[in-house]
Amino acid sequence: MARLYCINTSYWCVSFKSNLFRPPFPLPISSRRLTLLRPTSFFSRLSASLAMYDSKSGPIKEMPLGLDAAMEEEYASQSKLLQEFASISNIDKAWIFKSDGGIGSQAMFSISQANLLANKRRKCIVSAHISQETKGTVSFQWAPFPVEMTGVSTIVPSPSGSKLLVLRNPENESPSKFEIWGSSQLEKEFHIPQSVHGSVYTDGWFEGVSWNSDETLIAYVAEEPSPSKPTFNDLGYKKGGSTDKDCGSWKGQGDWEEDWGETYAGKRQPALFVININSGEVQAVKGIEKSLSVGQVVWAPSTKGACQYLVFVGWSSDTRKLGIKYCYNRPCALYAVRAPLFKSEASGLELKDGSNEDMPVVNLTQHISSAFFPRFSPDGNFLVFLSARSSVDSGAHCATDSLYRIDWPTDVKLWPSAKIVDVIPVVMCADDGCFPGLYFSSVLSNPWLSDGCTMIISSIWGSSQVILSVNVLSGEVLRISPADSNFSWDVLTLDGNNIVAVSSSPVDVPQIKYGCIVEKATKAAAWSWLDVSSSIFKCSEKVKSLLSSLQFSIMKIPVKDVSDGLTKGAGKPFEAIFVSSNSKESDACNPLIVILHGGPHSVSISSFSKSLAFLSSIGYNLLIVNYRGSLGFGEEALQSLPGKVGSQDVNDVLTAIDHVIDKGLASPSKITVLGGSHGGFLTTHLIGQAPDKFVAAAVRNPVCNIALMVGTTDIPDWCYVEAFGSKGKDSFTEAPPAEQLTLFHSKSPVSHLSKVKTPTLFLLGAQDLRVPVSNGLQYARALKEKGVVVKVIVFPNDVHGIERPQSDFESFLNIGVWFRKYCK
Ligand SMILES: CC(=O)N[C@@H](C)C(=O)N[C@@H](C)C(=O)O
Repeated sequence: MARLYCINTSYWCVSFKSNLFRPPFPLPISSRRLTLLRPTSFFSRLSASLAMYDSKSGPIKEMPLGLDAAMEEEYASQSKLLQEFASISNIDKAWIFKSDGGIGSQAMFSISQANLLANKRRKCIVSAHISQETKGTVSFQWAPFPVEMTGVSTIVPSPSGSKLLVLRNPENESPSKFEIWGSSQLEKEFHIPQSVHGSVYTDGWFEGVSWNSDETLIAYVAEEPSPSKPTFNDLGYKKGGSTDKDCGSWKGQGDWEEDWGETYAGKRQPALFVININSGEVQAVKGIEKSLSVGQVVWAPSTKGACQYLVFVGWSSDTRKLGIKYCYNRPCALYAVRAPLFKSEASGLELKDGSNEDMPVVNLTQHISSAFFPRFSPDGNFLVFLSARSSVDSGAHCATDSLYRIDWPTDVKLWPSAKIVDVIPVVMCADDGCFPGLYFSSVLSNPWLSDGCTMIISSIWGSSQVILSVNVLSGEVLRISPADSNFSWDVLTLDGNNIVAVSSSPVDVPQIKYGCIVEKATKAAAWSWLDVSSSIFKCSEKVKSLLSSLQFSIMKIPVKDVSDGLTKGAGKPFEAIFVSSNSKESDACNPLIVILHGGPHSVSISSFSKSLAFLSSIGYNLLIVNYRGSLGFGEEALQSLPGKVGSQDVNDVLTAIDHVIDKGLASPSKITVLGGSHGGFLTTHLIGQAPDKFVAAAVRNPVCNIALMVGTTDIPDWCYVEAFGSKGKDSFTEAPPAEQLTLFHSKSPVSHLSKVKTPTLFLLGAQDLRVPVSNGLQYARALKEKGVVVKVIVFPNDVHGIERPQSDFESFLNIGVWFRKYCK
């Protein structure tokens, strides 16, 4: 049984009688009462109030949602079901700690769940003891409850697992808080004021929080303090400014500075800092040029008695900072720099490696246009990193990755000339069923098996995510998640040589898996994957029963009109995921929703998505098309799209639709289409180019007019590359001439607007910097002007993703109701 006890006035901890359930750290919780993880009741109240309108007021004069009574019923009933899907938790991260007694290990999972009422995600930690009693079995003994972690931005265990950093970023002008937890208590707490640095980056890209090997220092990335702003008072300009807030003066704005665009509003300069966790002293890392934004810092292997070094990624921005979210085509390199010396270590430290205060920052990868995710091997003998050079060199915002190794010289002077070895090159065109190349967007902080040279990573392979083992010495890549599974797999953490992973499909909620090597007679080890029972992804009986009546498959769709100019990879079939009902009640097909991802160099994978599962559960089949240009199919197929957007991708989608119609899986009169961003570009192109094909459409922040987007987006270079192809990279200018604007217009959905008749729902985020709201609004207003039925919902505080819980909920509820209205 869990019991509460108080450690000090501000922290409560959960203690557990049984050591098996004891999390490796006491967990700071946010309030004095434990919050029960019960689904919010907001939407059941909404449904009740809608029903009251119906029964009591008779003919409703002013319908609250612009719906008739029947649609309002629909709205109420769909909202109840969507709420059940929305309450399913996600696992965001996991960590393993070796048990004190040495038997088995302890796991900590960071999970999150939408809190619709608060419009935030509720973050919790849940712990488990893992034991493998006999070979081929594993048992996870879960702590009885998750513990809420409100206000925590990230947690990072130390390498030995004996300390835990809990970091809380400020919500306003207050300091960042660093808490260092031991196994039974809070050991240290430091408040770092904004005059030292702004929030610590925990964004998954610039983010880097790294403990040194003796666990005394933590290197991290935080926003450099804002430049001072002019102060004015009654007498005019106040010389020397002031930090005091007094009512007789006010702050001006000062010079505007570029930020990193979409989701990075106000983030101008990620910089490197080190905190000494004994003294709480923080030092900025010196010597890094102002034009470099930095991230992903790790400690280089250290030698006793010598200085310590940091390796980090630097993105330079001499001119404009172009948006970086979803854009791997921003040039970047790995750099090494000497870590700051703190008083306690400086004495007795011999600078025998020749380093001194002025040691320059060394660029380790100057001959490659992109290098990121640096990871040292456990013995410190080599440094492995990923590169998106194909993306940087071609201008496509995302493309096939490559992996490299640097055999790490112990002598600092040899670093600038250290040789870079190719480990996994870009795959141009893969043979059927063979490795299509690397596509990954994150890597574990410790991805190594005990041989010290095999990394475990997740990567896209066709329409699935798979787990790969990569031997960085031999370059051997093995797909180790089951090859006969169409499910998607993601590695969460390693438990020694075993893997804790999660696997799901469009019709199966995620399931935790435990992977163990089963030695085989052959050289390549085979993996067995054990089911781990857990209630993390618990869903209602209703949801379970609806999901059990669904099935999915991954279809290969042959390319139509393979012309001579196409590369081999671009002529190969692309894929679509088809989700349908398996009940055989009638021969008639369910209505179809064609689902189109954005990017365009992104992919829809065969994993569980609450919103899509909701749409299939209300009676729609889904055709999720990975048109050519998607990730996971080799570089030639991907690079076939830039320059042909609005035609090749549109035709691929039409081919996929014909494919399911020809197979008798879709009825031509019951087809709808849904897409966001570039997927919204395709959706609006489709309703213009094939006006008789779709009975309803829904778009989220769609690109409708590239000629308008180019002057307003954070990624104008995207407009050039996708409209003109690779050559567009060199013609990019901030001041497009008229003939370029004409071409942008001709490639855009707006040029087919006069043919559109499909009722279309627009979901728009007013804070979107990627495809500003003006794009969707202009197109919606133009449709309305010519009498096409449109509905527009603008979310005032949402960015491109429209992911805030209430906005995501309202979006998919309206999509469900819109499609039900026009396509039963
Ligand atoms: C690179 C990029 O952001 N392109 C947009 C037009 C887009 O389609 N974005 C994708 C990633 C999305 O799904 O939002």
